[in-house]
Amino acid sequence: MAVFTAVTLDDLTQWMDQFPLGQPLALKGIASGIENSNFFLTTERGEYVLTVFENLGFEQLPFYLQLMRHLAERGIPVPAPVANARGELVAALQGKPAAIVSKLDGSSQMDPQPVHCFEVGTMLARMHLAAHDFPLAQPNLRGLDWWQATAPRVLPFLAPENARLLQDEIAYQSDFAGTDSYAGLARGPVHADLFRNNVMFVGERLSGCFDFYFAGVDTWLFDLAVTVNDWCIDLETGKLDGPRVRALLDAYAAVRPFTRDEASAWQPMLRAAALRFWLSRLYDLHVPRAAEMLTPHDPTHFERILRDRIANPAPGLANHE
Ligand SMILES: Nc1ncnc2c1ncn2[C@@H]1O[C@H](COP(=O)(O)OP(=O)(O)O)[C@@H](O)[C@H]1O
Ligand SMILES: N[C@@H](CCOP(=O)(O)O)C(=O)O
Repeated sequence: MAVFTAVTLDDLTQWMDQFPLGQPLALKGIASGIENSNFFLTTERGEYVLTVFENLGFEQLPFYLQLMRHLAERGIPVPAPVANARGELVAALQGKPAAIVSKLDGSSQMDPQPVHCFEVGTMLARMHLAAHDFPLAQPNLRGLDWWQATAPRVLPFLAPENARLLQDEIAYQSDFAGTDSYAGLARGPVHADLFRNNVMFVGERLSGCFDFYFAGVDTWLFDLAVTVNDWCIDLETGKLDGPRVRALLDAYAAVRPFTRDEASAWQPMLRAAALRFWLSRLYDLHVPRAAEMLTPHDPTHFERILRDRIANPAPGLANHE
């Protein structure tokens, strides 16, 4: 049960006075999720999700919550944060930062077909365009600087062939990040973790996406590569599935056509997106932090994906301007 901070309906009675949502009527802990305490909250005004943040502090949260508000106001189906009477999106609950956001309909699609990938591609491109004028800036905190700083901390735990793979890939990505083609890539606020478990569907219609707590400013192509590396693969082998890749890329390009720089950066970017999650999973496994509540995911999944992206060219980006 992923509820680390116990909250009862009684605890909320006075606390909710600061929000324009009426009285709380029901509160139910959400079992899934691994980082925060999440609750379905029914109030006199409707259905919401209450999150008590276990790892993120008051100073970090405005970027994520303001971005969600910005996107929601532009019609992107993301949870809309509710402001309190002082206009704040984050309020202290039991000494921890907490937020109330609107509840999305639907459930995750863990066995996606091309039709679902098409929906995800459309939504991702719309989200990139809608976020372009978001005024706050925060870098992707799991970007190249983090990879370079973190690799030495996990290398001692790796078998020699994996240590070599990690070092070689960091060197390759450092060179890639210095190229003109990389410098020419469009960038802006990106989700950076748009995996299957962070998107909701009602039937074949995408009803929303959530979990913006890895969001930051990075290239749009990186976000696309992260998404393709999860939505369009065979989970056993990590290999890309052509029809799903085509569906997601075609849908994205129909909203925002790819540029020539993006077309030439696609293969290295798929490798970058695999490296990012291989490394974070290695780090969570081998260097657990104090008071850690995160259950480590299997790093070998992304090691397989990285090896595959190095060895086999992926379907390319078409429709570039
Ligand atoms: N706005 C929302 N609307 C509907 N369900 C949500 C919403 N936010 C979270 N959830 C549900 O809560 C679960 C846990 O959320 P998640 O953000 O993954 O938690 P964590 O940050 O702890 O990993 C999700 O799998 C989803 O079922
Ligand atoms: N998607 C990442 C981990 C982030 O977990 P989330 O449940 O918060 O999306 C991975 O698979 O390593």
